[in-house]
Amino acid sequence: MATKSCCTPKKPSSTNPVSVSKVRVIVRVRPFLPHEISSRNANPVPCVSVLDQHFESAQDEVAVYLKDPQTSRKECYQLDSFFGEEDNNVGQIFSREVSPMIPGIFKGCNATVFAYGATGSGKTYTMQGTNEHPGLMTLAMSMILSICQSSGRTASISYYEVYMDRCYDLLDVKEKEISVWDDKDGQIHLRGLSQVPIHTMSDFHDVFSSGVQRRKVAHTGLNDVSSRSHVVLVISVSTPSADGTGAAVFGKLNLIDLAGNEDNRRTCNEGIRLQESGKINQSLFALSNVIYALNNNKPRVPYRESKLTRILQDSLGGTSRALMVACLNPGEYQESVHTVSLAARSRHVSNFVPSAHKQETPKVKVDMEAKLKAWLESKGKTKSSQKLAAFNSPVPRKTPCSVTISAKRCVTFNGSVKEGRTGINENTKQQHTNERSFAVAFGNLLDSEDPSDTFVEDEENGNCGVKCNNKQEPEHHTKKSSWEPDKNISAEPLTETMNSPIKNEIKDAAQSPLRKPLSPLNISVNQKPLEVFSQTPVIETCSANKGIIQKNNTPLGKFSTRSSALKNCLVQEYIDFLNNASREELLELKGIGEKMAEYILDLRKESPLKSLSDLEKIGLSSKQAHNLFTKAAKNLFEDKATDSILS
Ligand SMILES: Nc1ncnc2c1ncn2[C@@H]1O[C@H](COP(=O)(O)OP(=O)(O)OP(=O)(O)O)[C@@H](O)[C@H]1O
Repeated sequence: MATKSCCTPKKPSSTNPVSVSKVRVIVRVRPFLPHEISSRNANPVPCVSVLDQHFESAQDEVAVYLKDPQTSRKECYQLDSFFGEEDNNVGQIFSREVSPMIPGIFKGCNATVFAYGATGSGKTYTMQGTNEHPGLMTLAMSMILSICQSSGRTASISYYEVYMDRCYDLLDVKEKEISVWDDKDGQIHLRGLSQVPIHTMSDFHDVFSSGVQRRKVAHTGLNDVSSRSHVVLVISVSTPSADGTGAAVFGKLNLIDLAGNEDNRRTCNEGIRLQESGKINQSLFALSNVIYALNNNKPRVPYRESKLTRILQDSLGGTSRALMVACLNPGEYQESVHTVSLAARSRHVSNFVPSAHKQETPKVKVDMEAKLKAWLESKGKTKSSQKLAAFNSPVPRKTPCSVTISAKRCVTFNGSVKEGRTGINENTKQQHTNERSFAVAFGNLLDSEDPSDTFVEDEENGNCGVKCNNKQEPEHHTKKSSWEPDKNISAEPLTETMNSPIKNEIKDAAQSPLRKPLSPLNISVNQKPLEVFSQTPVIETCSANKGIIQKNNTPLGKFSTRSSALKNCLVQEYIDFLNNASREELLELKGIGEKMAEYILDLRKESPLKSLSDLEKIGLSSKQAHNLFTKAAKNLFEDKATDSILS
């Protein structure tokens, strides 16, 4: 079994510096299962339907309509396509949605298909399938192999899972988890991941089924064999280069069966299951934040918020094609609304790179890192150069069980679940949102023990820019397709004039207060919600805080907002100072010694510092960089206090 560092090879340079791609978002509804039919007196009513779908229409857009048979609540969302309860809907999804992505892989583009949905909604059935009904993984492998066989190209697979934010090889059990790192070109590497050549479908079945056996599954109250990890099949292809030098250009297709998002109130999870569920929900939340950021051209794409999104960094956004299959259980209204609303929000992903800043940042990062490493090495083995080298070494192994979530967090969460059950309303939700923003703003202010991720994550946006600029626009979509840029990026409810009764119902649904467009929740080291994918917001804080921060315009609300702005100003001033100060001036700052001053002077020669995270290029950890700033800021306040006492 071949074991090597698995990475996305360098993409051909783009002729068009502005590369745009989108995630197509489709809905797949599984049929009612026999026991569900019998429990509904043989007359189950699906909670989801579609209005006016025309596969032949160029517009290729559908209105997905959700109605709760019990309460008559309704919702409506626009998505790219809808596959109803027919038996062979996976085959249809493959031929209409996945097979058009495959030719691009032979041209060096990446593509990703992921199944998202609640536990038991049919994700594994869709991706992995059964012997009788092959899933998208098998169908894709088959098509890729037939192209390889007719063109002399080669294919190989890797298969791994991300469990509790750790990556494990499913084809070759190893002592160590797979470490993830990105090189100076912004390419993602999974060090030590097996890559097995596949020549025939029989090879594939042998290798794949052994991997499937290793997948971690466990019993929960909702689905007998519920997958507790995200599982990724990577099919890579190589092809001789056009210039005949023998170098190969690679493309890869990631097929991802995401773990099901869970509502722990329903699963009654506890112990390790609760921890697993927290990690699952957290990483799905991170994925939704990444998609949201891409969707809305946000300057910061938080790829580093979870292992999953970090791994997908080179396959989500840029010119990588992506398809999200939102899987629905037709008997679960609330779950379906939750899944479809996230899917609708994710619908149009466009990784547009309009500003000079975005295009410059990655280059600066790459050049600075390379130069710094060379410079450090030229001065002998310094502590800093060892730190840089350590970045490339595998992470020491920890078993999944060694990952813990603080008991305090679980207790708070459980307590709040109980309160949430008693009936949560919109005001309460608003209050929760306010409480969250308050906590983040206040917690970030000069918190030297718990540095905000903001400083680190600004840099990630640069990484995104590297990918965008390096990637090639796929060639095989010539007509105006849904992959092309669309200025009307929106997951808004339907608002057109509708006449029929069902259309009126849809209009009502669109106006329903429940149908508020989702907005991304802020996530930081201070606040990592375990239950972001649960159906009801559940963060309930102590009653003392409730009254104070109910509205943003309270004195405390204003203070927390302004203090956050003040911190940003101070950080900017500090960076400006580091960029402009003389050696002597640098030495006057607390925490900056001779060596540090020398590093900073050398670092900024190449390019000015843009954020505190740039200080990591000289070997500081994000915490050290933050502490450096905190010392300077505290010093400032101490000086002011002394001044006022003296005057
Ligand atoms: N088209 C279909 N025809 C028949 N059964 C189906 C179909 N789709 C899904 N199922 C069945 O529905 C059940 C749940 O599906 P599956 O295990 O794929 O859900 P899941 O979303 O992967 O759940 P989890 O996240 O817990 O792993 C399984 O018994 C599966 O066989």
